[in-house]
Amino acid sequence: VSFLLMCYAVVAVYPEYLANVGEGKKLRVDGNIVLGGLFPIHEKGKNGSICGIINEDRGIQRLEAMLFAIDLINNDTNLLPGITIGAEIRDTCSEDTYALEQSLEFVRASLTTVSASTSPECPAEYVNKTRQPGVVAGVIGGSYSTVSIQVANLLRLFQIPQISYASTSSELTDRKRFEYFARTVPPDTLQAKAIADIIASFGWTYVSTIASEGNYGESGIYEFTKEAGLRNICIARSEKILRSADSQTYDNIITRLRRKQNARVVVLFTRVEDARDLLSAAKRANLSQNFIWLAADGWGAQESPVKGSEAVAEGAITIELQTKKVEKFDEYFLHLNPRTNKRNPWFKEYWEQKFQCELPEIPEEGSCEKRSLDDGTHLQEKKTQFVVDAVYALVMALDHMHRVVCNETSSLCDGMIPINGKQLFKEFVLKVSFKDIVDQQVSFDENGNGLGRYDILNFRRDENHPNRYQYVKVGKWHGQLEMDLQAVEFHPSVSVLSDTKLPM
Ligand SMILES: N[C@@]1(C(=O)O)CC2(CC2)[C@H]2[C@H](C(=O)O)[C@H]21
Repeated sequence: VSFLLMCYAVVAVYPEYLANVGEGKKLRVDGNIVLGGLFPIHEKGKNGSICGIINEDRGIQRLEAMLFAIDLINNDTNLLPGITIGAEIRDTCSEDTYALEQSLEFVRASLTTVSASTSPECPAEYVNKTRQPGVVAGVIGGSYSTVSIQVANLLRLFQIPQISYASTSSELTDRKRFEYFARTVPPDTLQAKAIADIIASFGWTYVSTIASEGNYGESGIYEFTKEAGLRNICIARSEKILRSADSQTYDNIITRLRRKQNARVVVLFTRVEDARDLLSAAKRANLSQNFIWLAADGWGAQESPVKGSEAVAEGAITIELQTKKVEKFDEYFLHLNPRTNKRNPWFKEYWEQKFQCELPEIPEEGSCEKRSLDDGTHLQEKKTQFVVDAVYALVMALDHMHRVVCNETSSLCDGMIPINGKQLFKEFVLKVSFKDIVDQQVSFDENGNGLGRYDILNFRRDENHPNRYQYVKVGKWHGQLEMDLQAVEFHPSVSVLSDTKLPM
């Protein structure tokens, strides 16, 4: 029924609806095979607007990582020789509903337009399963699990493979619901185990939890709560931050957490915006004793959640998916500038926001143009490797399919025009196995999940620059926890002596 309702909604309103959907900018690089890309170029909007400020790291860096990977592939004569890879990249604005609208553009060519007067049933021919020219071969993205879930529901109707580089919700492991979805990152069932193991290793038995509303936050805390029960860790208070939260919401959460005096540890499975606003509320509360924040990758190793709230974030333990820095990407990215990087339609806005300056419409040697990304402040976004891996995984699958279906011809043969998405995903994508650009193993388990490796980070003062803070790696989790408990530095207000436990 839900399929028919959705189908009717698409068919009944489709011609008019799509007349203006996809009005947002898009990045288009032509090629014989085009890959779709979805990135949170902007944060969620506020005060009624859909899109907010530019997402400098998880948006722009990741988009450029996809373009960087495609450049490398198009210069690699061993991958799809004679065939160029193109891209159509769209902004999700960190919002699932907007992302779904944008993703309709990836399948527009496959939707036959019929008048709305036809019967409300939705015969198969409205959703043309055979791939039409102009339809993307697959989609790289999204970041947020809520986005990936919505988009996966659409793409499966057209048998279009999707590979996410950041969506970790355990919900996406469900093969029946997400049969064309894979990810180069592990599911949060493993991240929840890692967090529970950290708590147990300190002997903590009484903690509170906070989830952002949505699949990532709620599934993450659900998985953690199960793991906590197995380790006799009790949940003192469990909070959920609704999408409609305002500053009073966060203040109220801090107030309720403080009532649980003995639950000083707070586990977060939150969006980065919620982590940021929660820390701001903790700062407003002017707490005499800090909480010990224990945050999943939504906070991770990012600067944005802690900026301006470093003192209340000090001592936090955060989880990031284990990656290696892609040195070649930094060489590419740090040379980008608005004069030459014309293929990225959001780059001017990014540049102006990052450097707080204005680029003139007519290029001139002004101060704004003279700025450089290579100014010593650049930190590579932590999931850059996973973006590059996702692009390579899809292209390696296409290359293998081409060798099998087209018998090594140096162009696309009829057997791949159009590309059979079901065959591509089930016979090739799920079977890729290769060493990536930083010599790490890339493969998918039977549920389309990436390998589960995590870094454990501690947010603390920089011992060489007391007024600065930094994330320091204090451990890792790869099936089991490896961490030096003594290496963790908590906030000065947290009196944890080596042989005692926090009051539970
Ligand atoms: N792992 C995430 C998810 O949604 O699945 C958690 C997050 C919401 C904060 C986003 C992170 C990211 O973009 O690196 C994803």
